[in-house]
Amino acid sequence: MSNFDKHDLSGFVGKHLVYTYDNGWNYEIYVKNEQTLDYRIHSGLVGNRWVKDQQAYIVRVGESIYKISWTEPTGTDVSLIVNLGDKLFHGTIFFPRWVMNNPEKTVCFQNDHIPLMNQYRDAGPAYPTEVIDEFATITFIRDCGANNDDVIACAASELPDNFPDNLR
Ligand SMILES: C=Cc1ccc(O)c(OC)c1
Repeated sequence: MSNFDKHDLSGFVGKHLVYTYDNGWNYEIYVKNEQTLDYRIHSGLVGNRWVKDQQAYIVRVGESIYKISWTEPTGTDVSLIVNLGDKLFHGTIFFPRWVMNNPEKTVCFQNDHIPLMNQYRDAGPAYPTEVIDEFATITFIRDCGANNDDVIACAASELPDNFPDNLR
């Protein structure tokens, strides 16, 4: 059927990417291992939010095309297509209504506030969900190896001076 091994994620694990959605939102992701990602949000509805060790389903759907899907403690659902060969990216985000109403509640280092995020999720309102369906352009990509905790280690507002200005 296909000419690649769909179980081989070695061309994806360790990748660190910065990308900008067509709506202007700037995001950064690190594929930590075959089921884990770290990310930080530079700008957009929830700019300065950052997350480590989010568990996700990561699959290979083409020679250099990967799909990442997960559900967050906030109840936000995300599914991303990362097409490394064409430097093309597409994200679908399903925001619960309470996040659209009060996005600032989610702007934090989420790992320090998991029970609170679950409380917000359970309080809702969840519906109607807001679907954000956007292409993005990958502006930076490098390899950092697996399980590197130094890649995403602070909020976008606290980046070190040596972080490239064009990626902020
Ligand atoms: C809601 C989280 C979220 C949404 C879109 C993204 O591209 C993302 O990448 C790490 C995370």
